[in-house]
Amino acid sequence: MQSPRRNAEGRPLGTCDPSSSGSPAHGGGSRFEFQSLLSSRMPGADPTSARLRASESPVHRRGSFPLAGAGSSQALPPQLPEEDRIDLNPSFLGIALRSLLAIDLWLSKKLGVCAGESSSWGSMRPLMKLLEISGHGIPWLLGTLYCLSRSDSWAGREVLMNLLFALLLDLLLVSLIKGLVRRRRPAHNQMDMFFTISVDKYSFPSGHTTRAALVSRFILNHLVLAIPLRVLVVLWAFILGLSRVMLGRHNVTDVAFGFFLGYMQYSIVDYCWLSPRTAPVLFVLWNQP
Ligand SMILES: CC(C)=CCC/C(C)=C/CC/C(C)=C/CC/C(C)=C/COP(=O)(O)O
Repeated sequence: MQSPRRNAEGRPLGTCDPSSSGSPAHGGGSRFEFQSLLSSRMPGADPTSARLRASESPVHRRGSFPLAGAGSSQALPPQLPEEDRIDLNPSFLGIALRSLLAIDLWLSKKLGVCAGESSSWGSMRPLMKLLEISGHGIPWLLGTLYCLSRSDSWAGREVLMNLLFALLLDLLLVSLIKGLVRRRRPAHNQMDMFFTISVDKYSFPSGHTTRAALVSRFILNHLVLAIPLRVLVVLWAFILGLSRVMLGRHNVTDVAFGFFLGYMQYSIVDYCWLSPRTAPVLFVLWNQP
């Protein structure tokens, strides 16, 4: 039997590589001794694998403790130092996120009652699709451009110019996020939407919902409307968002984030408000014969 190797003070070095032991570049002396101790306690620990573990970065080393023990039924979980226990917290966050996602998928499937003609509320599908068109980008863009061409007051033109800017900003941000997140639409969705662009195969966030939140906030802030009409505007936005889940187009979280994003987009538009004073070129160009 080989006797364990010892350091200059005569302390056993365990199974670790002396070239890396105790060096601050490898995580510091005390941390390394802990690693050596753990390696020698593990069933089946051999000098080669211990050396490999020892050469890992501190970050990898921390993560490898629970994994290393998981494969063996005899391995007792070692008492981790406080700092390593804190490092395990992200897995709780992971579990919480996965649970939220599972609830999201389950709830979205439950609420997708108009996802097909044969669904429980399938007869409501045409009405939901009408709502879908009311929040589509094309009618809003064309409608705004038309009103802008017909507007004969500076004040009206200013508001419409900003609405156009808001709609384009919304299209840009939603396309960007959809392209980055790439979340698939729910499995029960029928892809029969009117005029879509390539990123619309993705579902996060709901573009109809961002537009509904943005446009309704815009209208409430810039049009003088009687109270019942104001309520109607808010209801339209809310029902449009709900209809996205009922049609099976989206999960609940796509719509929830859509409302948030649309609301925030209005704040951006308000902050960057275009006026003859802040963007004179735009207004002069528009008024060219
Ligand atoms: C009409 C004008 C002036 C310009 C056209 C610019 C252009 C290409 C706009 C695209 C509009 C468009 C296709 C928007 C997509 C609407 C849509 C289907 C969004 C998906 O919504 P979601 O709620 O399912 O995410």
